[in-house]
Amino acid sequence: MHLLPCVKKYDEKQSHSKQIDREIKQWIKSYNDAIKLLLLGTGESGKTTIIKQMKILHIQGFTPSERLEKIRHIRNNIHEAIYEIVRNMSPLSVALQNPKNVQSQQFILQLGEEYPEEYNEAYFDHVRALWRDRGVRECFRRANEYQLIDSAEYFLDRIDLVAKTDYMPTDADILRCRQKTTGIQKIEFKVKVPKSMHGGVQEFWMFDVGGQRGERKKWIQVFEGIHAIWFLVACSDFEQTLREDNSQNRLKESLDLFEDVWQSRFLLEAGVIVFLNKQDLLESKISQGKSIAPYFPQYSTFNDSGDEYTRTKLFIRKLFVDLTKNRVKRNVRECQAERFVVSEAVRARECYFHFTTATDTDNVRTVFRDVHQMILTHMLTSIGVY
Ligand SMILES: Nc1nc2c(ncn2[C@@H]2O[C@H](COP(=O)(O)OP(=O)(O)OP(=O)(O)O)[C@@H](O)[C@H]2O)c(=O)[nH]1
Ligand SMILES: [Mg+2]
Repeated sequence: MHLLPCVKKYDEKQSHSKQIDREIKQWIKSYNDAIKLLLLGTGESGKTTIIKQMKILHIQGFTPSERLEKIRHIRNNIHEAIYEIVRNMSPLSVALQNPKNVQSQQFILQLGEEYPEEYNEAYFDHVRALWRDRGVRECFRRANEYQLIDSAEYFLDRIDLVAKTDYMPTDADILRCRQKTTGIQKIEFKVKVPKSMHGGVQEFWMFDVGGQRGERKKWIQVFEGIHAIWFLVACSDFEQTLREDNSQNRLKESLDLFEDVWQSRFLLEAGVIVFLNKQDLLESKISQGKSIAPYFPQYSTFNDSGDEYTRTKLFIRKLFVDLTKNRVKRNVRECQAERFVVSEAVRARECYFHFTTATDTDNVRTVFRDVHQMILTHMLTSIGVY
């Protein structure tokens, strides 16, 4: 009489332990699966720069042939920069300081926005002369009134190096080189898991997309199975307009886009980490006396201590934090069940923020370590190890 219940209990125990074994296998499997990260953000926010940093930090950097390939792009960046500055002198009523440079100005204007077939010494002499001209510098200082790549100053200051026939781009040069992304790119890499976090190796897949408006319709193709979104914000863009729509402020576009991403029902399962990027450029603009107040009047009532740069970066962070607290905008066509899922999931979500300079490898290394640790803790907590 006593035996039967015991046997039953034993069976129950056995099947329960088999079930646990199965669950553990499943946990280990999902733990070993690649973590899929998706980089999102507006155009020029720094997504591809983060991909390049992952290559430097986790995939043995750039090969000599990849470096050689970048020479042409870097020289094209120089041409795009000097052409845009010189072309905008007349609309902004800025004159050359040295009339002798008119010849160089005409030379660049005649070439137009098409990249020259050959970058020879005569070409670089014209660019050098122009970049020394105080009128050209004045027009460069007003670059927020037209479209200029962020690395203009970096490459124009290094023109002597870039002009050399044996020029070989450094990592820093490659990180500064600007090439717009079209379509979707993916990189894969493995990272050692610290012993304190149970050791082993974690595989990552990182997806990069184009951030300009015309590119965003492609994003949905990679939403499936994404563990975390890294949303890049170009904080220094507060006084610039979009390349694709010069009536829209770049930081406002980033806020609108972030709200769409945060509220997207396709991304509710993904963790969201916001990279408040281009801190170096933000600090430099603020130190030149520029202010975010004319573009975001709420700044004047933002009460936080610290210097002007610190207040500005904290204010920008608050703009994004506030969006994570908004109620979900519901689509009236969504069915009741979906609405329930949306609001339940949103309540449980957290958004993490980091101040970054994507061109600074040490900064990205530290941020990546923090983010990796956070993801691992999250995964280990979810499987009940912590
Ligand atoms: N100084 C500085 N430059 C940066 C930083 N992040 C990115 N850049 C530069 O900004 C430019 C644009 O960066 P990308 O990484 O190409 O931007 P993206 O988000 O991939 O742009 P799309 O491909 O158009 O979506 C590049 O020239 C980068 O070198 C930063 O933190 N500081
Ligand atoms: Mg890109």
